[in-house]
Amino acid sequence: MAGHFTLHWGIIATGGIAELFFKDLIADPALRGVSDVAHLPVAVASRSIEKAQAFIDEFAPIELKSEITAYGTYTELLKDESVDCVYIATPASSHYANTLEALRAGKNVLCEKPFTVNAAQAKHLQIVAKERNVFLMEGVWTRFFPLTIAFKRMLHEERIIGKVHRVFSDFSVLFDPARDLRMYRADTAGGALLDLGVYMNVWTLLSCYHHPDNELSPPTVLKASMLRSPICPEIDESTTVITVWEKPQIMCIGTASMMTDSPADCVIRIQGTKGEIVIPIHGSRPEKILVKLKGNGMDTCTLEYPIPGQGLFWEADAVARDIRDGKKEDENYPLDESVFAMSLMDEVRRQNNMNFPADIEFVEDY
Ligand SMILES: NC(=O)C1=CN([C@@H]2O[C@H](COP(=O)(O)OP(=O)(O)OC[C@H]3O[C@@H](n4cnc5c(N)ncnc54)[C@H](OP(=O)(O)O)[C@@H]3O)[C@@H](O)[C@H]2O)C=CC1
Ligand SMILES: O=C1OC[C@@H](O)[C@H](O)[C@H]1O
Repeated sequence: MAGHFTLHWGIIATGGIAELFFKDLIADPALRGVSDVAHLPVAVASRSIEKAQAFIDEFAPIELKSEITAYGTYTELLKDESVDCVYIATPASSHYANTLEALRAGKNVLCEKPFTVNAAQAKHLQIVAKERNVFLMEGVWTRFFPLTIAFKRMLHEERIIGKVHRVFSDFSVLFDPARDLRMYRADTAGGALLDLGVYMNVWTLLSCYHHPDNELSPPTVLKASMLRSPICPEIDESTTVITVWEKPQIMCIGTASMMTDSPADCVIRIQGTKGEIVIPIHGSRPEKILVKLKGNGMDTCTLEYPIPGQGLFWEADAVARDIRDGKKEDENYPLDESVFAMSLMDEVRRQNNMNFPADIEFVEDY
């Protein structure tokens, strides 16, 4: 491929999302119409070398197997000079410590969502990335889907549904307490808000925070309620957040739950004076958007964008372009917004008196 830039990745942790990300990294970029950037996994680290090697053996294509180094600690991978960018796929409780160590080792970092456990940790990471002059981004993959980018343009530039009045944003996935352990534990920073609320917030922030009349202001009102898990009362099984955005005059209801799946026909609904935009399924992985305009009945236009893989490659492509161009953060999802998103979740937890163990909430003095 002429003229493309290849980003060399080191993968930290070998769980569910690491597998999906790895598979998307090795997918042919041409299948998604990309020719300017490409990806090469060069190292995988786990807390056990056998696990790291088994991951490579299972998922790397034959021609790459011997080219990817397995490490039995995360720290060792950070010393590997062939790694340009580290992808951190540990549970949320470890994101702050893992990212801090990677930044201090001079690595560019893409860290899975939620960025950290609280806004103070996120702010600290932002400062350290700046000091070390390296790239840093929270991996909210949804932001990089072609349909998400089209959504933002239709809503705010084309104003396709006129003046926005109300936003309903649901992201719920049924989890099994016996199987989905990280979700039902406080020491992995489990619970609906931090894990699923990130996606609820994507659509709230794109619709309200990014509304041109809002000028990136915080909501005027935020009121939140949580339902705790009877089997692990330290974490929330369902959380609902009402926000009012006075400048653009929008009322928003966001909800996230691990007690049920989102309804099959509508997870996001944005209502305006001329009609509404509906995302019918997969609020984290949008592949279909309905635009229903008032007029001769509710005319519906459906936008569909088939995803040739999981869809994590679009955020990886953005990271590769940023690093190629010497950028230290991404314009589509800058660090200030990650810190802001974490501050909203802090406020939701504050109103509901929800704290994680002190060693997880810990922030170094800065
Ligand atoms: N973007 C997306 O669509 C998704 C994002 N996520 C996010 O990715 C992160 C990881 O989620 P997921 O892959 O589902 O989680 P898993 O439990 O499947 O994997 C987490 C991995 O982290 C490592 N790890 C390090 N410390 C711990 C610990 N104390 N307990 C358990 N595992 C630990 C383990 O790898 P090892 O043993 O190799 O060290 C483990 O396999 C979360 O932040 C989650 O929110 C999750 C799912 C989808
Ligand atoms: O990011 C995520 O999206 C899908 C969910 O099933 C998963 O738990 C979550 O971490």
